[in-house]
Amino acid sequence: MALVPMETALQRLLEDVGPLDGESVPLKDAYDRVLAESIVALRTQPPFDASAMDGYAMQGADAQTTDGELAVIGEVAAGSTFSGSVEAGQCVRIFTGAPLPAGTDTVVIQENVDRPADGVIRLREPTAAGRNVRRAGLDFTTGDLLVEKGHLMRASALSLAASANHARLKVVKRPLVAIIATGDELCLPGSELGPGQIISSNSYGIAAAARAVGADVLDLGIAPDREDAISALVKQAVAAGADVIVTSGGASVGDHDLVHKVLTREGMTLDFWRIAMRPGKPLMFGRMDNIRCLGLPGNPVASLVCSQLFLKPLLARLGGRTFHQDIRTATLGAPVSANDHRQDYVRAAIEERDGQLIATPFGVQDSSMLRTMAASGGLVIRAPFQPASEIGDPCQLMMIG
Ligand SMILES: Nc1nc2c(c(=O)[nH]1)N[C@H]1C(S)=C(S)[C@@H](COP(=O)(O)OP(=O)(O)OC[C@H]3O[C@@H](n4cnc5c(N)ncnc54)[C@H](O)[C@@H]3O)O[C@H]1N2
Ligand code: MOO
Repeated sequence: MALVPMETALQRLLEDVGPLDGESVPLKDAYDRVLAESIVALRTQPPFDASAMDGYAMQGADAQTTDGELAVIGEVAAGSTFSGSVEAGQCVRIFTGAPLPAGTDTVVIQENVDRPADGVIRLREPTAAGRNVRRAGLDFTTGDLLVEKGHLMRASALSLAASANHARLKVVKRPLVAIIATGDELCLPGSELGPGQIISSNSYGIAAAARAVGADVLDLGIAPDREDAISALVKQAVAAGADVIVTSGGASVGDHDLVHKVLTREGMTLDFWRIAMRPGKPLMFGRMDNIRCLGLPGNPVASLVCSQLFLKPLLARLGGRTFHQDIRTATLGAPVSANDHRQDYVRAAIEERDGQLIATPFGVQDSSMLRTMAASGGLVIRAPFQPASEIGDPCQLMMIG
């Protein structure tokens, strides 16, 4: 069967994927969430003309001259109001954030004032009328559109939402991804291994990739290579309300590669399987009603590369986030041979020399080797049938986190 080109696979994976429904969350839980509804101001800020400085509030005409003295007729701090009205020749002691008393429009900062006697001030230099005052609505007014739907909530937008008097926000539901590792040989880290056994590592990297784009993770552990065992975990994933089921292993053509069979029996319709890529050829994708099923290859590096290329964009899209691979032009630090029909993702050591990124592919690229994967800052992308390249040639480098 012909392998599916990378571009076709990515297009089919994402073609009908939109953000999940919204849910209302307390403001304190809205960090790193995507807005399902725009934030509109529920109040005006500041709600009154307010002093921007500690000093004296007075009429503009009195602030512009150093002639004469002004009578201090009261005091107002943030959180209180001054009940009277200020006439010419009078002023009110005022503190930052306090509402301007009626009759005043200017604040003279205290550094520019002498107090020759109790209850009296004299200005050291003139202050322009209207200075040191924040007008009502300077920041926003009730009904203003403050943050648009689709925005990823960070610190400043959270403070703004609070200031606009929102106690809760409607955000896109985080996609829930259920992860199932398959294989008789697999044991959890920390286990005493028996003959033929290895440690199951894939789920940790897959979960991290999912979390990096805002998904919630349900790690369902390891299913041995038995249809009923895999089936039981798939049923658990469905019952938990998973939006995406990710399996690792059992996606290839071996007698123990049962994932496709089980998922199909559980209701999955296969969309595509076997991609023209290396590593990651046995990748499988299908749908079970609204649940997307991604069958990742078991080889550890293949599962990570496919998480970067397929799982992250899928989850990001479901969560309403924008996601683009970080692809840069680099210079090859070692020659690479001509490519065959599969798009290659080649682990490489990355360094920066004189502002230039140098990518030096590791000599051995076996897709079981996690150590070189962990040491790679990025993957050199080699297009199908790309001819051999020499040291110093430009290359496409996909950065990986
Ligand atoms: N005759 C063929 N054999 C294979 C082909 C092929 O086209 N024809 N494809 C090869 C490629 S490419 C890959 S990738 C692997 C992937 O196959 P599976 O998805 O069926 O994976 P498994 O056979 O279950 O495992 C492969 C390898 O990875 C180890 N593994 C599996 N799960 C984990 C895990 N959670 N943590 C760590 N390591 C894991 C497993 O022990 C195997 O060593 O198939 C090739 N074969
Ligand atoms: O996809 Mo397989 O990882 O090419 O080894």
